[in-house]
Order: sequence, then C-alpha cells, then structure tokens
Amino acid sequence: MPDWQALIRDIPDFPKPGVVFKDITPLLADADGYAAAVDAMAAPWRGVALDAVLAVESRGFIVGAALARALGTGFVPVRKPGKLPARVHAQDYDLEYGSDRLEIHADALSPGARVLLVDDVLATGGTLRAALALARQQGAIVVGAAVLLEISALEGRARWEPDVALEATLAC
Ligand SMILES: O=P(O)(O)OC[C@H]1O[C@H](OP(=O)(O)OP(=O)(O)O)[C@H](O)[C@@H]1O
Ligand SMILES: Nc1ncnc2[nH]cnc12
Repeated sequence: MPDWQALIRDIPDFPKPGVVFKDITPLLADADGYAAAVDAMAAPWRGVALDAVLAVESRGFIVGAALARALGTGFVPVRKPGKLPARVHAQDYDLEYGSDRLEIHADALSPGARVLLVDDVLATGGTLRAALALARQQGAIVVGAAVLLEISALEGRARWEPDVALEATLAC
C-alpha cells in the first residue's frame, strides 16, 4: 500500500445511513500525497495516444484536470445538470446513494477523438458508464478509464465493458 493511501479516510453514514464514504480531501490537502496520487494515476497511460481527458464533476475534476496536465491532453468536463452553457447531450444514471443526470457539450468531442475517462471513485460504476455513453454518443474512441479508488465490494468493474481498459490506482 502506498503510504499516501492512509490519507483517504472513511466517513460512516455519509451521505446516507449505511454508506461508508471514502473522503479524499486529506489526500488532496497533502502536497506530496496529491502529487504521488496523480503520478500513479497517470503511469499506465504515459505513451498512450490521447486527445482528451473527460472527467466527471466534481471530484473527478480534481484528479482529471491534474491528469490532463500530466499527460499533456485537453480536458472535457462532464457536468451535473444545468451547468454547461451551450447545447448539451444528457445521460441519466444511478450511483451508490442515488440517481442523477450528467451532461456534456454536444460539440465537446470530434468523431474519432481518443479519450480517457477519469473519476476519483469507482463504486457501482453508474457514473463511469454514463460518461462512456456520452463520449461514444459523439463518436469518440474511449481508450480507457482511470479512477483513483475502486470500492471493490460494489462491483462496478463487473458492470464495466470488458473491452475498455479500466485502471484503478487503489482498491479497497
Ligand atoms: O460508481 P458510482 O456508484 O457511480 O459512484 C462514483 C461516483 O460517485 C461520486 O460522485 P458524486 O455523484 O457523489 O458527486 P461529487 O463528485 O460531486 O461529490 C464519485 O465522485 C463518482 O463520480
Ligand atoms: N462510498 C463512496 N465514497 C466516496 N465516493 C463515492 N461515490 C460513490 N460511492 C462513494
């Protein structure tokens, strides 16, 4: 276990009773830990041809933007409803503690663009699958997906597309 993994803490019963929330804010606040986490997330993708990192609001932005800079790619935001100013494509999805909708600008990706999906946590996988659908709707090639932390018990990986590489830096 990398020593910075200890900077992710468990918060019981947040945001709902029965959910153990994996809180990455202590890791983000630690300069060395944050840098090490981003380096480790980037490692499998160095040398892979990529045009953009596509990351999901809001915690996904914190790791996704840093990863885009580390890999030298553009950054495409996928946002919660009503936040993007131009025409959007939308996708409804379920996650561990509810359901929501994600949006992407309709002109965010060119057909054939090579995209890496990025988020902080993989739980049930609903969020990442919605991001995959949004990218593909625009004709992008989803080269893979990168998450900082996979919550294995929630089996998001089992619902992921086996043909698309999914790299989790940490698993619990
Ligand atoms: O695999 P899933 O079950 O879909 O869960 C993972 C998602 O849940 C969290 O986002 P959340 O919607 O809580 O939003 P936030 O990033 O704004 O906190 C997390 O940042 C992932 O995006
Ligand atoms: N248990 C959890 N902790 C942190 N983020 C999450 N996203 C979905 N489930 C989560």
